[in-house]
Amino acid sequence: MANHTLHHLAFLPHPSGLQVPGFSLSSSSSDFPFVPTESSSIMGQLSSIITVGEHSPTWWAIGVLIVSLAVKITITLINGYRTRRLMPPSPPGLPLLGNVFQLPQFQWHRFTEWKAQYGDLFSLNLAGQPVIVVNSIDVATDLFDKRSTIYSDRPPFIMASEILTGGIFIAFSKYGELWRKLRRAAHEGFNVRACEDYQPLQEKESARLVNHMLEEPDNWDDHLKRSAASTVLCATYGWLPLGKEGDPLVETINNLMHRLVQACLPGAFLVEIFPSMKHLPTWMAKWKRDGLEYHRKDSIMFEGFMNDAKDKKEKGTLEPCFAGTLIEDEKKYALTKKEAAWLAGTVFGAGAETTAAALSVFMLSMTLYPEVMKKAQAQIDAVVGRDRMPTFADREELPYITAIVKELHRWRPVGPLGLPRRTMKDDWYNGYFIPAGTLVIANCWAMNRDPKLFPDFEEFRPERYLDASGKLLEPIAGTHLQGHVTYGFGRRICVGMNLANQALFIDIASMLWATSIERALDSDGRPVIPSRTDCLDEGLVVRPVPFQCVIKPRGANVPSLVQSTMQ
Ligand code: HEM
Repeated sequence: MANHTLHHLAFLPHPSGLQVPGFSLSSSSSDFPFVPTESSSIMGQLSSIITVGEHSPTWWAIGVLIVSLAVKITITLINGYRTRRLMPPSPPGLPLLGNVFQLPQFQWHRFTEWKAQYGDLFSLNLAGQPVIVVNSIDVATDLFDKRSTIYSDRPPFIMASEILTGGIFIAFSKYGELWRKLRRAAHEGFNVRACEDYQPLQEKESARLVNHMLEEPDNWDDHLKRSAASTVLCATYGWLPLGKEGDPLVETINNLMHRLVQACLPGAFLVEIFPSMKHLPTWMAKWKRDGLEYHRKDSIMFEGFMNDAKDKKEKGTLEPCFAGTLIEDEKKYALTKKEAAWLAGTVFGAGAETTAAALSVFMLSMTLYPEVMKKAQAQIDAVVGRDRMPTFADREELPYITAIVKELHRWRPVGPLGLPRRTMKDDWYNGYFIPAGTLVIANCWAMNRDPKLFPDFEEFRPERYLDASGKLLEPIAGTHLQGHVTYGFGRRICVGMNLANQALFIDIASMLWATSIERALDSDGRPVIPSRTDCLDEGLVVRPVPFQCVIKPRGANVPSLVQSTMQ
């Protein structure tokens, strides 16, 4: 299986085809034939557009396309130069190419350095493409929340958003009528109240996760991935929990996500530079033919899942789940069968890897901060006791666990730059001009480390969310009750955050009730301390590099209690 997954914020297409913020070109390739192959190179695509059957490419046509490309780039550059002078301050860059070569692999670090120099809002020029980077919660609130009609769109990804997903992938959808319908349905399926229905499933799933951890402690990361996928699948389709070996369908859906990431990589498809190419007939454009074929197959898969849910509903055997809500309220949401099927399928894709990565941040924090683990275990033992596993009914009494969930999102956000937005019209902010079509990056990493809000921000310290008596503090303004900004902002804030918060709460409470997570020892018996900072950018998520730790049961009766909770 490809190990390249969809990064929530790795989608900044750029007409130049150069690397831009949020893109990682270091990820390994997958079975998706488009990106690394010859036919996906600009020249490869040029020749495939005009190659019909066995005939060779017509070179004069290539010439015309190259000239058009040059004209387009020149116009973009001239316009960009005029507007850039009015835009927020910008680090100096190269003539024409701007800041393109100043962006290292983990751009959030560079952006945070630039924040110190240029302030809460700065701009970049990526070879003519205007970009602004938002670095404070106040500016994010002003733009994403208060001016949501301008700042709620996503950048256009023709291949990923229009062809591969037929325009129905909610996370990429244009800010318009279809997105509103999808969002409303998703909100009703995953709001705080709706998520309560999924709690019994999540409790059982957490016991299953702990059981796997106890049986095969060295494979803890695989267990986290399986468990997160299982939680989201149960909530989406009411499926039975996945077994230890997982399910090939999870891989199929993850592969779709990989295709989307790869389709967003700069230079992957010429159609992103020449949008009118999307109207080419399929017999002239192999890339389009292939993309539509993927879309057809994925649609069959997702519609099959929905039909299965419908059958179960008719027989009265469907567990409470998002697919059930979509079927029940079909008329209310006014979604076509295909739209409903894609909504359910892609919600799974957006939720599984993100939740798993957040759980691995938890494992890292416990390995680095044993005193936090001991404090959490003391609270769990006092509230839950040692004769049963924690449940959601204990949540109010376990504020330290809720604080750990908030702190792990703040400390190591799995999407340090969120998902990019795009301005829908010209705007002025604090005297600066922000033209329509500007890419907007939310530097969540810097916001979660604002020293005014989070002194000692480098430390993992759940106490920052608690008062002196250990109760949860009022949430920080502008964080949508979260205390951090890792779920994003405004109208496009993560629609699955309640489900993710529930999964993280119950999984963490259960793991800490059942196990101790300790440092591994090297051959000389010295503790191996994992890196605090090394991370992997996997496309969809940024996660800690793999590390070793030791997982031990907290008492002889733990395995049997866990197994009885699983039933
Ligand atoms: C650790 C867990 C998660 C994190 C950190 C996370 C983070 C995010 C972020 C940053 C965004 C973009 C928000 C913005 O543009 O302001 C987003 C969007 C989204 N998330 Fe999540 N997410 C998580 C889990 C989930 C889960 C469990 C689901 C599904 C059940 C989900 C479904 C979605 C969807 C559908 C969108 C697109 C929303 C839209 O564009 O309207 N996410 N998420």
